[in-house]
Amino acid sequence: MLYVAVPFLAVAILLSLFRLYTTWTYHHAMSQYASPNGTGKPVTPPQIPYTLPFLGNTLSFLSTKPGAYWQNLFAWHPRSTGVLTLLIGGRNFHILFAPQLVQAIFKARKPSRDAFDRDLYRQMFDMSTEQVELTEASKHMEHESNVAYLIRSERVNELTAKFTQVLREVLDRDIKETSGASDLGLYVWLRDRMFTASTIALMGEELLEMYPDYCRDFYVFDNAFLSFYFRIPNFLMRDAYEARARILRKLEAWSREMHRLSGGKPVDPEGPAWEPLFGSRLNRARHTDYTRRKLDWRSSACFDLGLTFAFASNIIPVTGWMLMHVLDPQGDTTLLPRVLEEIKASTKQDGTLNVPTLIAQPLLQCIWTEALRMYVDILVTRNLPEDITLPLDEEGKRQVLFRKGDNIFAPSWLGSHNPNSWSEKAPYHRFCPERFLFKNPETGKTIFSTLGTAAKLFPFGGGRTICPGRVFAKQEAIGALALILLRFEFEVVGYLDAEKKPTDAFPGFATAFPGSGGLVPGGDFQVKVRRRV
Ligand code: HEM
Repeated sequence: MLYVAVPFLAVAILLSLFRLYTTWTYHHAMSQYASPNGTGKPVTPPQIPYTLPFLGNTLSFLSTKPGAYWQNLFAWHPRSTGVLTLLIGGRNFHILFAPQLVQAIFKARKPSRDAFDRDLYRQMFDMSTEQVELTEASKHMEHESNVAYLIRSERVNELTAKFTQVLREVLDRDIKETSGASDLGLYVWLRDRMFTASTIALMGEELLEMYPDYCRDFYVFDNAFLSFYFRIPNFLMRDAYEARARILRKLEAWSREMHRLSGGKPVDPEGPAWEPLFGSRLNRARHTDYTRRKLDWRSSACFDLGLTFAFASNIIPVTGWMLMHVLDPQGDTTLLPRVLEEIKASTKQDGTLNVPTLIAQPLLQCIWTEALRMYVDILVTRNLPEDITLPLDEEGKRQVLFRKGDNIFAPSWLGSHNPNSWSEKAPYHRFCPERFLFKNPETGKTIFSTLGTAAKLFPFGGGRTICPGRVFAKQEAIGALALILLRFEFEVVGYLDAEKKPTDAFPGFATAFPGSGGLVPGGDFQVKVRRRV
């Protein structure tokens, strides 16, 4: 009996000693923060204690309840440190949350996302080392295409015009079968239609003809996106591995066929704004570059999946939340009429939307921004090519030193859900559709403003690699909301839980690892739909 117990006892004692050691180093690091003005020397971030070597804080960090890890951590660790370190998957990650630090890391020129991107190519897309190296050597081409075809305002407007045209057609096509339906799940209905319209606008109309189940497979992959990053093995998420394999196979077949039909290379991106085979200028530029970058068919498919991820993963859930809050029967019932008023004021005589007017409407902008605040959970990732010292407070009295090779995460959640950062009138855990609305004292007009929120509201990251799709994202989300509300009247029958069973509670979040991006609703609205007259 004793022989059996001894090894267990030895392991338990070793682990307890290890825990004592990491706890001691934590308190030692915390002593640097005791003096209000600092010691004059740069501080090191406190490493959160852990028991298991290598695994460190991994298991608790990978909680699938959004925000739960941070809530538990800050129940005992003071937020005032502004920075801390976690051991995740055998690597140390410094977590930045002091506003000064977050702003400083965005401004710093040298830190980059390259190391994270490398992991992304290897783990999430399973690309070969040779292809990853080719990708990295030619990354500037991607940046140039983004600048030319995603960031310039006339190009964004073209993309939005195509997206809204296709969405209008999609909605008009199924208006007959949707009208009168009383058992529609609002979010899933919206998701499938937005996916179709954005895939056609960005990637042409042949893809969904060749691969009608792309939406379904994509969301299985999307759901497990970070599990690939954290190397969760195949046997624990077979569906996601199978969906990824299927997506890459089908995208490869589609790409080969589009090249064949286009006579070997895509129509010049400087040509028409859109054409049926490859779609947008952006996609044609990307496909032209895949050849110049010597990427093979499979890697091209990985990049097409990456583009789908960019245009479908975050915006669609955020638009879903916007729509649910606007229609919420237990929310502010004046919201829908006020939203409709702004949409009607942005509609041209021929019934189409005046997008620049629409996206400048204060309440609509506010609802979009509040949905980003409440429902986007991203980890801005940076790796350090050299030692760097950054300020922890406004006066720079206290500084923090990071070492070459260190990994940094700036979680958007910690700013957007910080109980101390948002007013008592509009607490952080409530969706407040007027959070960013103010009265202009001179004109008396209501204006939308996010002034002063830069370091606590950064759903699109920041600095050199800030999301190049952010303007399109805003136009796409607000445009979709407007088109849907102009065409349909919804009567909310009730809320549904994750199992699609009726419930009294407004939908919460679906399970997701920290940093999963746009959080998907863990339930839905059951609605009756009628054509708006
Ligand atoms: C709600 C919608 C969206 C959110 C929350 C979002 C968020 C982000 C974030 C956090 C990053 C990394 C930023 C950083 O490292 O500082 C990023 C990068 C990127 N996003 Fe978005 N994004 C959205 C929509 C889009 C759309 C619609 C597109 C394009 C159609 C897009 C294209 C990209 C690209 C290409 C990058 C990589 C940029 C680079 O490597 O330099 N995103 N996005």
